[in-house]
Amino acid sequence: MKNYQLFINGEWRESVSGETAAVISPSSEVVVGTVQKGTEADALAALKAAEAAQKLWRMVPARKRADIMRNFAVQIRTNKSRLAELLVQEQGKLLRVAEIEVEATASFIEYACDWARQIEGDILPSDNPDEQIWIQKVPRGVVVAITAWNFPLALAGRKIGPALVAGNAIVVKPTAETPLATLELGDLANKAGIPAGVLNIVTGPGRVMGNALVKSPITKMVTMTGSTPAGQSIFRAASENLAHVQLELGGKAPFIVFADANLDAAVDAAVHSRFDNCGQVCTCNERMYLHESIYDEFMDKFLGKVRRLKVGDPMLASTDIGPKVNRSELEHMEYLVAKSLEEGARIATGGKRMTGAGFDKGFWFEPTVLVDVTQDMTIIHEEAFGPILPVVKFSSFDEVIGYANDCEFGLAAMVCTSDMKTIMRCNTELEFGEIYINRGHGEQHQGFHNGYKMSGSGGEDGKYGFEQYLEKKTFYVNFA
Ligand SMILES: NC(=O)C1=CN([C@@H]2O[C@H](COP(=O)(O)OP(=O)(O)OC[C@H]3O[C@@H](n4cnc5c(N)ncnc54)[C@H](OP(=O)(O)O)[C@@H]3O)[C@@H](O)[C@H]2O)C=CC1
Ligand SMILES: O=C(O)[C@@H](O)[C@@H]1OC[C@H](O)[C@H]1O
Repeated sequence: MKNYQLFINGEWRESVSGETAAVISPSSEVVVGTVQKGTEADALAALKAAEAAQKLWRMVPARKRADIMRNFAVQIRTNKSRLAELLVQEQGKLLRVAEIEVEATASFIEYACDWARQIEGDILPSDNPDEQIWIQKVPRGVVVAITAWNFPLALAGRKIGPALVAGNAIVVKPTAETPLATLELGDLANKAGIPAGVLNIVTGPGRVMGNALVKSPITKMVTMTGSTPAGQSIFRAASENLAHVQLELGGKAPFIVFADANLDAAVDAAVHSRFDNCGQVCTCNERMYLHESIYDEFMDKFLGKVRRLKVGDPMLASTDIGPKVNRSELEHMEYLVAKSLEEGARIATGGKRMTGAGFDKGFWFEPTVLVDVTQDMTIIHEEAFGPILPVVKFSSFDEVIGYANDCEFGLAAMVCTSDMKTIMRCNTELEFGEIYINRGHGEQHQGFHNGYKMSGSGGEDGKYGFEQYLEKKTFYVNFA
């Protein structure tokens, strides 16, 4: 077990508070590490280090910045087994998923490096003689990145990569639940040659340390992944200095299966899209809509697969689902099931926390499917972010599109059909930023992870995500 400090200006230091917080394993409730409870003063120290470092980092040619960041990706891959084990210890995810997360962290960074020589501006003719207009893309300055607990390392890499390749410096604040793997990036940054102060990693309560980072006039951009309420607080705090804000927030993805879908493929996609990472993915299948004509056949196949899912030790290759990340999340699962039953739903499988041998410690919940669900129920509108799936029958296209859009969130949606007209109508009529046709969830770096409505603002990944780490500067150059 390691006692971590704050990583500021290329060095490790204790918090001004001198206080620490324990990180516990969701599988065993054993303390797996301690971190500093950072304060507003620590936040300011990190921001000042970033501000000073960025003035030099922005002068490094973009190609050279990218070369250094590729070294960083190599360091991350070289330490894959340690980073993956830390992710299992702090978040409870399967070891194989943790290994994929480490790889994704490196590839997010490498994808950003590919943009180093494509930071393009414009040269425009002026209306005046002997004059040109130059529109340049320049780094914003200091970026604050605040991350969630479900993919803490990948979410950090997703932000560090573009921020630094674009010439910014960054202060990263992981969540209190899962800070350990992210903190390991400090030493790897030094080994990779990232200059002191360009990457800073601090820990502390979001409402104190996070808020101080967001509202500082030093901060020119805030990129945050997490819940909608926290995102709204950050949006308000960032408005004090009009920092650019990029928010990736909650979701309630509908999974729609039309009568003409390939049922076996749809069943597999539905199972993975709900139960991957114990249902803790922002794009998860949060509510499933089945056409009445295929309902019985689909549910027979689907429930058979769900009942065979193995919950247990995330380190074992035979395990399909690990624990929920903490006790309050586990209790939230119990609340959602109780509320659903109270409102008239019925449990088709699962429905309660797991007990008995191997489950006496930790936060374990059965993979759960709810039926006899109606569109007005709480479970259809409130994000579960866990292994609970409500199922609703539908009879027409217009009915199911109305159900799907009847939601405060607008991040992801999944649709299974073999009819091109249905696909194109979904493309037009579904109010979601990311729609998956005939496959389950899973973004790609070159796409654009973009939440509508209460799912976020700004979007990230791809060309449009990278561009948000740049500001524009317009020159009117008169050479008369
Ligand atoms: N759209 C997407 O891509 C994703 C969305 N999510 C959403 O995130 C939620 C689960 O993640 P979770 O970590 O619990 O989300 P939270 O919103 O609780 O926390 C996210 C981060 O924000 C920080 N924070 C909280 N309040 C503030 C504040 N007022 N000012 C500054 N920082 C603050 C937290 O700090 P701390 O907790 O340390 O106090 C944490 O680091 C789910 O709703 C899920 O849908 C999750 C992953 C991806
Ligand atoms: O934020 C999420 O839950 C997803 O965007 C997830 O995070 C990192 C992975 O690459 C994505 O699948």
